Amino acid sequence: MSRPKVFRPDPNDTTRPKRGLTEDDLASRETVFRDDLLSGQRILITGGGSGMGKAAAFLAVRLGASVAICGRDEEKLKTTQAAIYEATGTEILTQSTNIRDPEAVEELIATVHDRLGGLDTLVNNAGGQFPQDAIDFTRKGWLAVIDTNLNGTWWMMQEAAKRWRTDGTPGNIINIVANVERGMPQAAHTCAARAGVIYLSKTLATEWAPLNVRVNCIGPGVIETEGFVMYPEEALKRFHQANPMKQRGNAWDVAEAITYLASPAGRFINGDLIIIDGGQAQWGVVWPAGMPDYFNEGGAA
Ligand SMILES: CCCCCCC/C=C/C(=O)SCCNC(=O)CCNC(=O)[C@H](O)C(C)(C)COP(=O)(O)OP(=O)(O)OC[C@H]1O[C@@H](n2cnc3c(N)ncnc32)[C@H](O)[C@@H]1OP(=O)(O)O
Ligand SMILES: NC(=O)C1=CN([C@@H]2O[C@H](COP(=O)(O)OP(=O)(O)OC[C@H]3O[C@@H](n4cnc5c(N)ncnc54)[C@H](OP(=O)(O)O)[C@@H]3O)[C@@H](O)[C@H]2O)C=CC1
Repeated sequence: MSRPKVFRPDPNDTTRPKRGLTEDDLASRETVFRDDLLSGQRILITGGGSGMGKAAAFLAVRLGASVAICGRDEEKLKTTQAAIYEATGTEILTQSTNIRDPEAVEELIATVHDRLGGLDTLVNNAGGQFPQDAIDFTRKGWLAVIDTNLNGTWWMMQEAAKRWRTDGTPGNIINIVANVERGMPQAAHTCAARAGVIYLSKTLATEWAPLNVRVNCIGPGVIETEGFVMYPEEALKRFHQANPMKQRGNAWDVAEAITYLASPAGRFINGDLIIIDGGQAQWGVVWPAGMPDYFNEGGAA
């Protein structure tokens, strides 16, 4: 089987289906949680303009939280802000921020404290990667993925925690990572970065417990979102076969887990990793850029 060395999605390709939950879904989908569960909470969600971050923002607002979102693309943030306002009558805070830039992160945390009066929960969801055999990674590509997923997440965690320490207030960090326990061929850069975040989180769960700051991770498996555009259609046809349920998850599955950890139900959960993958960890691999013949020969999944 010949596999292209690089898959670069064409942003102007209108032939590909639009994936992920619609704004109508996010506004009306049933939730197991009570209406005022997050009332009074101030929640910052990075990458909240799309996918799981957007779903988490919708749900948090529906449950009474004050929400701020960031991402690089201002237009995406404004569209989400308008959709949430239309659905709920609540205005969320948006600030265009590249999490790779520690000074921009400092400004973001300051704005959230000024405008929302503080911060209770930080959801580090911004991130991503491209599918490629590791041997072909360019230096710039490797650095882009590490800088976004590991360094960017760290700048956010450290800045939030510094404010919590100064103010003497409790904090809660939820890091969205990936399901990396067995590695993930063609996503070695993200596996390295996400493993870093998982063990950073486990360490800080102890180091920051005296500050009354909890730190946990959520590891999604294959969750159908707008982000699927990063992968070739051929790969997307196989993704769901990597778990024994043979399904894709959706952004609501992750949004509800985030809500659980943000709510009082998560009070005693610290330093943990919650995997939401339909059992993929015990089952298969996704090969997002295409499986090499070597592995196909034995009829592997
Ligand atoms: C878990 C992984 C695989 C299993 C799939 C399971 C299901 C899906 C999981 C998901 O995570 S879906 C969510 C996906 N969403 C995203 O990934 C969105 C965010 N991603 C990005 O913005 C980029 O991918 C990025 C590289 C993380 C961000 O970097 P930056 O904005 O700096 O990107 P660029 O300037 O475009 O690129 C920098 C550099 O990186 C290399 N590169 C970028 N894209 C590709 C590609 N498609 N293939 C190969 N290499 C790529 C390249 O060296 C770029 O430099 P230039 O060549 O452009 O100079
Ligand atoms: N969908 C899946 O199956 C899986 C997803 N994940 C991870 O879950 C998270 C959410 O993904 P998902 O919702 O699917 O995909 P999306 O692509 O929709 O979400 C990624 C978000 O991150 C933001 N982002 C990316 N880079 C930066 C940056 N440097 N600074 C600030 N914001 C940034 C993007 O906004 P903008 O472009 O405006 O910057 C975007 O809103 C990501 O970390 C993803 O890698 C992990 C495992 C599986």
